Amino acid sequence: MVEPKLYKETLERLKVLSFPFELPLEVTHYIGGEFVKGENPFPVIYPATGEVIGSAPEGRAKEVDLAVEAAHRAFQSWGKMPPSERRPYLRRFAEKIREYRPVFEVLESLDVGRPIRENRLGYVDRMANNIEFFADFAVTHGSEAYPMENGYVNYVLRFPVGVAALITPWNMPSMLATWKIGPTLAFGNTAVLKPAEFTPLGAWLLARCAHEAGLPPGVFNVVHGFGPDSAGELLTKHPLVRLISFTGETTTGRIILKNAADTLKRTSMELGGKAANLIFASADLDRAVEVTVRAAFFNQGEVCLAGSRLLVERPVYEPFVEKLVAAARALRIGDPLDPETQMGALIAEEHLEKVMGYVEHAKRVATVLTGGKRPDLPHPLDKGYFLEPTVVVDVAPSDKVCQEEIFGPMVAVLPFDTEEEAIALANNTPYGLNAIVQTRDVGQAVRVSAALEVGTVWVNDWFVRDLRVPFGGAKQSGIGREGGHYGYEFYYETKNVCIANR
Ligand SMILES: NC(=O)c1ccc[n+]([C@@H]2O[C@H](COP(=O)([O-])OP(=O)(O)OC[C@H]3O[C@@H](n4cnc5c(N)ncnc54)[C@H](O)[C@@H]3O)[C@@H](O)[C@H]2O)c1
Ligand SMILES: O=C/C=C/C=C(\O)C(=O)O
Repeated sequence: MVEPKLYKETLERLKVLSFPFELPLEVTHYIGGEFVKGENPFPVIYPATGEVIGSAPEGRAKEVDLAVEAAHRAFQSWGKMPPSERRPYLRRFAEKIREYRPVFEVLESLDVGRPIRENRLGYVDRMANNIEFFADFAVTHGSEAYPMENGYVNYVLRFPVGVAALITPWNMPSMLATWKIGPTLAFGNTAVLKPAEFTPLGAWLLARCAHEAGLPPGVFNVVHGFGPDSAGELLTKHPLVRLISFTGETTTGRIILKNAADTLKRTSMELGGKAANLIFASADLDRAVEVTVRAAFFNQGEVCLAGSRLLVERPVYEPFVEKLVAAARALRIGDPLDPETQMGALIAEEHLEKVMGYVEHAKRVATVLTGGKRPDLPHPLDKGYFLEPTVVVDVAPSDKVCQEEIFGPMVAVLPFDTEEEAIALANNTPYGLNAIVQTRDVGQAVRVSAALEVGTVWVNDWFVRDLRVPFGGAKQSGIGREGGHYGYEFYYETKNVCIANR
């Protein structure tokens, strides 16, 4: 058992913040408007110390059935409300999220091991916006009409689909949950959220927010648990679940698609990534390093959009690598709840081991310029799942370090000589979620962006989000796009009405 000093301090901090739950943290399901204690508890572990800080119940068939049935009942009225009647509920939901901002900031760090500093960089606002934006969008946006030359008129109607299963990963749990909750509820569907087993705390507080906002019982439900043979899989097979919005690993996406086939559910798949970050010689080098460090090490590199393959034009390769290594070494790694900390712990011991496997491999086949080991931190952080920011060079583009999603603070740097070579290297993975292009040559930015096989390109920045734009992945990074009206095809059923003029 580790010394529970940090845990105690955290609990004290939560008390100061009027944490709305009984301590210790006994997470509950939220089903049909009630907090349900549940059964089969599993531990909630704080990644920065390895401490067990609470428990969450594993939902199985009973809880999944209850939640889906509650959502199905609620859909009968929620789905028929005009968007303007749903909007005030959702606005209150968003307001509650803002009201609990300091608690979310702490819970996200406890769940993920991410520095609280990152939770304060617009994270909670993004959570609230994810709901508010779609609540407004559903009210303010109309649909299309297609008048025919013979005088007939077609017009398009949209209506909700039914019960949605929202299955989310652990890396940005509350932001990604709300990214699904917003359009699901605003467009008239009802939801059962199954958060990742590593991160039940944020979802628990989201349920509290929905409850205090007065959402009708059953409109939003949370069932905790695991994936295979557990709440996740049961949801994907449940006949009353009509749509599945999934964010997670590509391999899990494939399984979910298979499991959803028998009941012919519609699915939205936001999957893994292996983003290239192309640094051209014309880039502002200091800014390029700043963007690169963020894209590589934000959230410990546990971001689907992480710029994990750095492609650097040969004339600036050496100065860029030198600056990058210095910047990586300067990152403050440690206690996620210390506002000065810039890098926290990885999510779990088994994930740290997986990332260390790539490090060990890189030590054999390439050169590890910095990082590649666990930092020396004082007790109880010495029991946490930390890894120093790691930069690898002299590695083949076909190597698994350059091909597979590592999902940790580890990047590979490759030189290139021509724009064509850079594009070919960037497109040379099975993934296609996003890319970064750093250049001051506008024509180059336009050419290269057009040639990249990805869903999003950021030019001279990273992870800047506008909720109106399409978001999703090409190739093995996903199926479909969400955001603004791009989510219509998934979250709405569509009907054409064709009217004769006689
Ligand atoms: N494209 C995006 O927008 C995006 C965003 C964030 C994360 N991700 C990806 O998520 C992954 C990391 O998250 P993770 O490790 O939690 O992913 P994961 O696929 O292991 O798990 C995601 C969720 O799916 C559930 N699950 C697992 N097996 C299931 C099954 N058979 N049936 C139903 N549910 C199942 C898990 O319990 C969890 O809630 C990375 O690959 C990352 O790139 C993608
Ligand atoms: O780790 C992945 C982050 C995904 C981000 C979004 O889904 C988003 O910004 O909408």
